[in-house]
Amino acid sequence: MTANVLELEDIVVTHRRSGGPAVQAVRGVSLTVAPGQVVGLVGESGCGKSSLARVACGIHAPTSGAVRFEGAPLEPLRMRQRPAADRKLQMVFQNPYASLSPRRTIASQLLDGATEPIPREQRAAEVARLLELVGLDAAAGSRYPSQFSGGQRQRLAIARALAAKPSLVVADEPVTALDAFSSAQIVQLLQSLVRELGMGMLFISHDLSLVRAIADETAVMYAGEIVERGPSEQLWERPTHPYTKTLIAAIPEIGPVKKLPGLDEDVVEPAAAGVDAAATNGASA
Ligand SMILES: Nc1ncnc2c1ncn2[C@@H]1O[C@H](COP(=O)(O)OP(=O)(O)OP(=O)(O)O)[C@@H](O)[C@H]1O
Repeated sequence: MTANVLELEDIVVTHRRSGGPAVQAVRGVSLTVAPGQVVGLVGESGCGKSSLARVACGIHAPTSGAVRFEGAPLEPLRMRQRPAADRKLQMVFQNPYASLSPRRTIASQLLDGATEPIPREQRAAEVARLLELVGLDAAAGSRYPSQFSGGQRQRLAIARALAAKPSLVVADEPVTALDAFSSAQIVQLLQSLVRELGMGMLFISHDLSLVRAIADETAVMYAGEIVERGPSEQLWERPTHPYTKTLIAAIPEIGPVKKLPGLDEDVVEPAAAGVDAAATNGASA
């Protein structure tokens, strides 16, 4: 029995386009996620993150290499066809609509992913429990996905994933479609769920500052390879690979949060080299 909930060993993914050249999107990546651990995978668009995520979730088979979930080989199968044990691996995507049917109420679809049958008389309580876990009111159960904001829909998609009582969540750009405030809330929510429920998480994003905020360990991907991996703070403070240094240097500097006189809300002070401070303060007053 392994201590890791996910093990990716020497994964290669080659996409073959008909008529075009083959693209090697992932070139020999090895990665592990332990229970209760958030591993962040960061890299720019096109570096192979989603190709790796699809393999890690068992949506696609790798061209070569091994994927083990809870110590056993993960067979690439559609979620519905998977044995209950493999449904403990859940995914959260950029577009929450992908996992929510627009034609069904939230209550009628939230339990679709449950790995054990839930008696009819317990279903309402289970729906309420899941909604509460993601910070939504039980009344949300009678509404349809279109009646929620983007951030709330992502909460619902997370609640739906939690119905399976997952031991691993693969979150592929889960906040990319959201505004900065909703993104921060969802990241906080995912972090607290990991702590509370003890599941592992592979958190994939092009945004290193987001990954730093949530991940215990960060892996940096460049051109299909992991070029650096380590505890997030250490990687942030003392990056060793030139590409990691470039990623960090590209992040706009944000100054300390301070209170403006006469305003109740915290205001983030733009760094001297960044945004025009006068314009920003004027806009918030
Ligand atoms: N189905 C496919 N067929 C052919 N090439 C593909 C396919 N999917 C991805 N690719 C190519 O593989 C490379 C990696 O793509 P991938 O989507 O994995 O990267 P990414 O880091 O997730 O980028 P993004 O954040 O933009 O989605 C790219 O060159 C892409 O064009």
